[in-house]
Amino acid sequence: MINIAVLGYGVVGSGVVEVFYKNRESIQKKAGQEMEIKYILDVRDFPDSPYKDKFVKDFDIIANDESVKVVAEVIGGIEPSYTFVKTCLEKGKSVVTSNKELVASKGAELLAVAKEHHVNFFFEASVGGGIPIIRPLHMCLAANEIVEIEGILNGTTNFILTKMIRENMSFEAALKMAQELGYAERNPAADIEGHDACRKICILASLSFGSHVYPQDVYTKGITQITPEDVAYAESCDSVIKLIGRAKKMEDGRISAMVCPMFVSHESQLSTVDDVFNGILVKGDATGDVVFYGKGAGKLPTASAVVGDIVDCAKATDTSTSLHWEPSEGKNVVDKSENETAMYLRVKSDEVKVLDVARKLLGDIRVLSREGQPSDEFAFITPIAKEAVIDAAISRLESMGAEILGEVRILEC
Ligand SMILES: NC(=O)C1=CN([C@@H]2O[C@H](COP(=O)(O)OP(=O)(O)OC[C@H]3O[C@@H](n4cnc5c(N)ncnc54)[C@H](OP(=O)(O)O)[C@@H]3O)[C@@H](O)[C@H]2O)C=CC1
Ligand SMILES: N[C@@H](CC=O)C(=O)O
Repeated sequence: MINIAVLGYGVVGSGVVEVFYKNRESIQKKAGQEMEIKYILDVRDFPDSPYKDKFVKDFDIIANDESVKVVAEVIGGIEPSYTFVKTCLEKGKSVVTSNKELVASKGAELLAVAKEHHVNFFFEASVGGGIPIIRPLHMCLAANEIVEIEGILNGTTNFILTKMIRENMSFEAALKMAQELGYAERNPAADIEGHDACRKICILASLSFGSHVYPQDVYTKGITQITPEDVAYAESCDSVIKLIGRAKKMEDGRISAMVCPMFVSHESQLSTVDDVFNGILVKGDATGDVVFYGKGAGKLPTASAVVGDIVDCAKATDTSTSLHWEPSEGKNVVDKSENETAMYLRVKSDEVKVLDVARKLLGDIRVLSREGQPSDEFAFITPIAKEAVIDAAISRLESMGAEILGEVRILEC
């Protein structure tokens, strides 16, 4: 018999308990043994819950109960989650988590603690909600060198962009809906400013390239500055705007990583990933492109990934050797200025010559137009150039009185 404890009874935690009891029989068969949720830890009271006898408020009850072999941490944030997770691992309990903030900042350390104590630290739910991506990366694609990963990694922002573009809903109304549906982070700034997607690309990059990539080293921009005008220009060149996380191994071994809104051509599979769905494109040197698609947030999809990890912990006889990356000093990510990209720019200027200046500085720009375009608005896409070169061109345009109204990178297909 495997006893389980669930830390946190919010959106994901309540989903874990619900899925576990709904499908308990088949879950136990897959695990090859009987399983029971012995404790649920939460700061709140749930007097009307059918599981009310399982609730505890004191973490030490769980930590000191040797019969608890697997702990699901679904509280979120760094503390007290980090202390709880580390304590459980040190006490010989496997831990599964959906907490990407924790994995992105402490993953290498917690994987090492798990190894030292012959238990597992699994986090399938930390990227892509219900989409299997962590296990495929380190197991099914183990034969490959991963060359690049790019994807729509945040359900909330993809839901907001879809509602704004398809249904003309306001940003605020779409965000409120995402919160009500349980998609958003406790502080939704983490979603809309891109930090959640950044944590996820850091986890994928760390696992794929073998050394810890820290969120603070990854250039991150959210969707708050995207306007209907930018959307219209994207449509004019057969593209949609999506928040993309991207990581690539450079020839010198360093990692290029960033999170930002991008024009995604209709030719790309990612362009059709809408609503709360996530899509993750992995380029392996043997497989070529592999795309993972599914619901990236929400109670039951996320719970599915957490419970899948619990089953794997129950079956494991020792620490997984393939789920691993090394600690790093954070010098493994190239500076944003070194990245190469094509860029859409929307510029306000009284002088048509801004286009000539842009051409002179950047080369063959592609001029865009939209319905209702004011005479003092210019939009164009630059050729691929180093970010440093594009930044210098922007400064030059600003120095001649132009105002940059929009700036969105182009995802190469
Ligand atoms: N929601 C989603 O779709 C997804 C979420 N995740 C991640 O899963 C984690 C949980 O998310 P979610 O379920 O949405 O968050 P919630 O805020 O809904 O749930 C967290 C729960 O933990 C409780 N809690 C807070 N502090 C403590 C504590 N010290 N001890 C015990 N319980 C505590 C909270 O109580 P109270 O509310 O009173 O503070 C709440 O009930 C986060 O890391 C999130 O990023 C990952 C994938 C998808
Ligand atoms: N807030 C996150 C939840 C899942 O990770 C998202 O919207 O993707």
